[in-house]
Amino acid sequence: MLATEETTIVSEATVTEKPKREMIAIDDLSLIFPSKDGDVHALSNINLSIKSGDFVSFIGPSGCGKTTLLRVIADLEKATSGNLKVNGTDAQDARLNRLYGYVFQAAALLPWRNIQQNCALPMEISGLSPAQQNKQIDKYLKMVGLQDFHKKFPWQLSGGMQQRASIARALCLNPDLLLMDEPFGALDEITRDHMNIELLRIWSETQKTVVFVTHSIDEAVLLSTHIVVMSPRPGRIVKVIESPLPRLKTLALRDDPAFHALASEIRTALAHEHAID
Ligand SMILES: Nc1ncnc2c1ncn2[C@@H]1O[C@H](COP(=O)(O)OP(=O)(O)OP(=O)(O)O)[C@@H](O)[C@H]1O
Repeated sequence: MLATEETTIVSEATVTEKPKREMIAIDDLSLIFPSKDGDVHALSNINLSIKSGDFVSFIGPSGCGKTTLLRVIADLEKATSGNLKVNGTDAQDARLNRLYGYVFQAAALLPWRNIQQNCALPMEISGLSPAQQNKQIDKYLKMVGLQDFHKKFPWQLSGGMQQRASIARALCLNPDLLLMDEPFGALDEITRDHMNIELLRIWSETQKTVVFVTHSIDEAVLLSTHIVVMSPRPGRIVKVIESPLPRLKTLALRDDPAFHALASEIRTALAHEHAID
């Protein structure tokens, strides 16, 4: 069962923020996918700075390069030009040093492994001892509310529970950075609401940096400290909006005029770019 909003919200007063450093620095980055039908300019002249502890959402229409930008940060795609630093090192070093955890749109759990074994996989690859693995698994399955599901297989869990297991798996190596590509896109609206609140709680407890891809304006407003609005052909950043809302938000905030004002600002930025198109 999902925890209620009341039980999951952490008071802002209980959180002592760490000093900020530059977690991601992107300088004039472009990426062209060559294809036999002509080059695809997926990203064009991207400049972006993301500070540690921030929750940054990429929003934009389908095909604007949100996933590609996330994959470049993760060193799963190579930029054609420009510079990128992740926590002061290049993206390849950040990947090899397992600086980030990556959560995909689908939970991507291995069906022949139970939840404990799925969470263990990245730690097995990293060479952690079974005792260290179990300690981390217990900690993070508890954090996502799956403490009683170690021995269950993915097909025995709901879609939301599977996605929580994949978040636990990404957290097990305790990365400073969480890269999330539309992790709740396939969930129904009620489950998605709960997952958003759960994610805010985890983010607040762990003080990680989160980079989050979404199509949903409401989700971006509910979660983010900063919203990066992107436009397609070629994919570029049209606006970075710093949220005036508190870091920790409740679902009730969606009725607040400030929430609507921010959603409207994002909508206008998106519509403006479409008008130009
Ligand atoms: N491996 C690839 N080879 C060629 N083109 C690609 C490749 N990956 C992505 N593209 C193209 O790059 C552009 C950006 O794609 P990307 O998946 O990053 O967009 P997106 O904003 O995440 O879209 P969506 O919201 O639909 O997931 C699109 O035109 C896409 O077709």
